[in-house]
Amino acid sequence: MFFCFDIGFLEIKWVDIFDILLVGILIYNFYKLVRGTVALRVFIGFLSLYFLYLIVQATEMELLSSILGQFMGVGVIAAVVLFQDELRRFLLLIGKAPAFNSEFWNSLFGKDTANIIWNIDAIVDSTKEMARTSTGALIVISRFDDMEKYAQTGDIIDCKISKRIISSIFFKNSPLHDGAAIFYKGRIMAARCRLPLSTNEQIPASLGMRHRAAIGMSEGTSTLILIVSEETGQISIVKNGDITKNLSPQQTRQMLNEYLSAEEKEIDAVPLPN
Ligand SMILES: Nc1ncnc2c1ncn2[C@@H]1O[C@H](COP(=O)(O)OP(=O)(O)OP(=O)(O)O)[C@@H](O)[C@H]1O
Repeated sequence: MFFCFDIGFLEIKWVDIFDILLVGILIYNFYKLVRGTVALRVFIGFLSLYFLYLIVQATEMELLSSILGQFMGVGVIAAVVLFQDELRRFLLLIGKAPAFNSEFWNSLFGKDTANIIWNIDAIVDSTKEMARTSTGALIVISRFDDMEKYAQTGDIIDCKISKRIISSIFFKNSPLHDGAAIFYKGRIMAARCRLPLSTNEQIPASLGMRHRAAIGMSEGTSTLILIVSEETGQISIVKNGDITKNLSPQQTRQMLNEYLSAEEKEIDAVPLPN
């Protein structure tokens, strides 16, 4: 029933095509995580050995097959130990997909989202001002991820997003300026929050703790993190572990617009009081 076509002696079924496609996606995503790291060489080594094992088995070379078979037996445990960081990031990547998130389904069906207004103007204007004055800032913007756990590490605020409040939070002498502010459901949820630091060894040494915390947060969640560097006044945005540096206010606005839904963009187009 599931028969598709055959190439010579090979019968290809639909399920085989699907199988190959899924394995391809898995290998590609894992490759993306380990690319540029030492783990990539280990990964290629593992793959080569596995393909050799398959060839040896198919050609019925008994001795080599049993030696490689022993290695493959412990290979899975060895891989878990060797790739523990990468596997953790890979599982987080799967787990943070919007499809597994109730907030995503709520927004898809319009539940609880009718009153959500993202004041993008205020975010962009205050970011521009903080960049001009080299005021350090770290803002987590979450559409789908529940932020309760992170908000609890700081001080709960729960107020409308406004330029004045953002500037007050990150003002150098403010008791709230340290750590990250969390924006959730169109509101400022908390400030002075502690974010998880990334363990990625590829992060350049020139990026300090603020940037490392932003990257760490984006690895475990589907949030967008906005950074203003105290040292250089540069604006950066971090998403899915990738950092885009040296953004202009226009580019910042565009990336915020892309992240927030079309539906919310329309709402944002209505002028809002700061
Ligand atoms: N785990 C964390 N969670 C949230 N904020 C953090 C965390 N670690 C550091 N920070 C923030 O980063 C600030 C220190 O930034 P640091 O100078 O080390 O980083 P940086 O990436 O070089 O940034 P900048 O370019 O602004 O100097 C701290 O004062 C604190 O506000």
